[in-house]
Amino acid sequence: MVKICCIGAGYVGGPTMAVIALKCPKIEVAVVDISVPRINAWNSDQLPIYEPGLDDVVKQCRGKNLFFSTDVEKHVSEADIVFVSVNTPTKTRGLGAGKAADLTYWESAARMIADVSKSDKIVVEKSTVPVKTAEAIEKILTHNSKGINYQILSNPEFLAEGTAIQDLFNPDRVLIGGRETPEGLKAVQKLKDVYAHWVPEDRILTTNLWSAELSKLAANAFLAQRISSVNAMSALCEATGADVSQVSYAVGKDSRIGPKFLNASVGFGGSCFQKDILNLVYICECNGLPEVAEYWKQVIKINDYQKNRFVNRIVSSMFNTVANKKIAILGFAFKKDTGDTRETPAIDVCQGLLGDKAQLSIYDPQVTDDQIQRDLSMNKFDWDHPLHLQPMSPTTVKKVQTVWNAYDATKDAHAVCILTEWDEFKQLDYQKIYDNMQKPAFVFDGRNVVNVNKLREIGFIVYSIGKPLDAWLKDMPAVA
Ligand SMILES: NC(=O)C1=CN([C@@H]2O[C@H](COP(=O)(O)OP(=O)(O)OC[C@H]3O[C@@H](n4cnc5c(N)ncnc54)[C@H](O)[C@@H]3O)[C@@H](O)[C@H]2O)C=CC1
Ligand SMILES: O=C(O)[C@H]1O[C@H](OP(=O)(O)OP(=O)(O)OC[C@H]2O[C@@H](n3ccc(=O)[nH]c3=O)[C@H](O)[C@@H]2O)[C@H](O)[C@@H](O)[C@@H]1O
Repeated sequence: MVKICCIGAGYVGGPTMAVIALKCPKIEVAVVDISVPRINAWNSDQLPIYEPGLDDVVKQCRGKNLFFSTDVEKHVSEADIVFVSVNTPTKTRGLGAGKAADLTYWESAARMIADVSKSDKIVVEKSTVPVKTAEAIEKILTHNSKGINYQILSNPEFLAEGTAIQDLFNPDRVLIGGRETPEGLKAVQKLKDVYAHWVPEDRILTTNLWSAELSKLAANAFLAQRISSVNAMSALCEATGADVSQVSYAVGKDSRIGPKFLNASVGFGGSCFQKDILNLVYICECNGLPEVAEYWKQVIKINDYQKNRFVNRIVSSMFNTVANKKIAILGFAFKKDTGDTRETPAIDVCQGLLGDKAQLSIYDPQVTDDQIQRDLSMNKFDWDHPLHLQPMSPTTVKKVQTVWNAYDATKDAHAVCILTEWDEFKQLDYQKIYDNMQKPAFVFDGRNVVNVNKLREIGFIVYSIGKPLDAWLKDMPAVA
């Protein structure tokens, strides 16, 4: 029986391994982590991450051929294939701080593999890593090898949160990069055989190691670039009276461009787009390509511009001050159908409003008060470390209250800000919300979820990203 072990039981390691276990009943899969609470949660009825369909998959295999454990060394030493899916945060100190990937966790996983292995192993990079990482990992493993053979493969993950199970069941492609040697090709085939249990062969792409590593960074950069492109257009739409939804529909109808990933928003969030682009920028700079680095940096700059622009719209519309005004924040997760808040634009928007002394009442159907408090008091990039290594802030943010429904959040508020596109925000009784708010009552829709005309009929002053401006907002500066 082939044995797989995955180091890192996070958003990637957990769901990917659960799906491998489900689709390959003859393979034994162990997911290991240094975080005890995380493993305990994977072994309980309350999984550590919210992902539609995940509970069902885990329930079908857990205890049969899927195991979650903190006994990292035992499972690694017994495995034929070891996936590494640990954090690869942005460095906050030293060389490359603010850009380069911090490979501390990856390196310690590689050293541990070298320490405990007693048989040959295929080591698979599942984490997103800088191009050429496999070379460094190979060096660590071979210099400590005790005669054991290692083959390093790059098998980046393309799942998106909220649709992870769907994406894993039916991926656009699976990418496997390996050394172009007989041993390398054999290892690639072995991993291909795992995926071939359910992925059609023409969707399993094989490349050299560096192409696979770079393709992951490139894919995220292209995706984020589309969002920054449409967000840049949204600013121009507001200035000209064009409607960004109409523009992106018309643009996306060109089959060379395609309709997906063209929704204007308050900005993209999530654990990877910013981190991976910064990493790409750093790699370009290190390879003497400053113009290429500058090009990709612009994707992040527009994203920051979009978040600032949104805050400035709110403050300038509300007589240039939000001090002590209650503002309802609907949605805190970085997108719908997930409880994940990593790099959510809501953090920047809330911090911007708190900077102007607003009083925030936040509602998100999947995010806890504790998480919101941590997010609003944590330093940039500190979130991307194993839970027990994250710096804890003892203080809570005083001007922030978390509530459990949209009506409580909006009661007596001066403004409503929609920051996540949860479906339930489309169905709210906006008349009831209006009746219970201070007047003039404002809605700032950062996700284009509300029916602008209907809300204006009720009496709201409405700002919706990239849509023709309310008369109220026309002469107000969007960016200070
Ligand atoms: N979140 C996502 O949707 C995607 C993430 N990725 C990449 O996958 C990697 C992992 O991301 P996530 O799963 O989101 O992170 P995560 O933070 O949810 O999970 C990482 C896990 O690794 C564990 N860990 C760290 N060092 C360890 C060690 N030495 N031994 C054992 N466990 C260790 C941590 O405790 C944590 O539970 C990152 O490189 C990320 O860029 C790639 C595609 C999608
Ligand atoms: O490497 C990763 O971590 C993953 O990053 C993204 O997945 P994810 O961040 O989970 O979610 P997305 O659906 O890509 O959304 C990212 C952000 O962009 C925003 N977005 C997305 C699409 C769009 O049209 N407009 C827009 O603002 C979302 O609201 C969200 O804040 C990629 O889509 C995955 O392919 C990749 O594997």
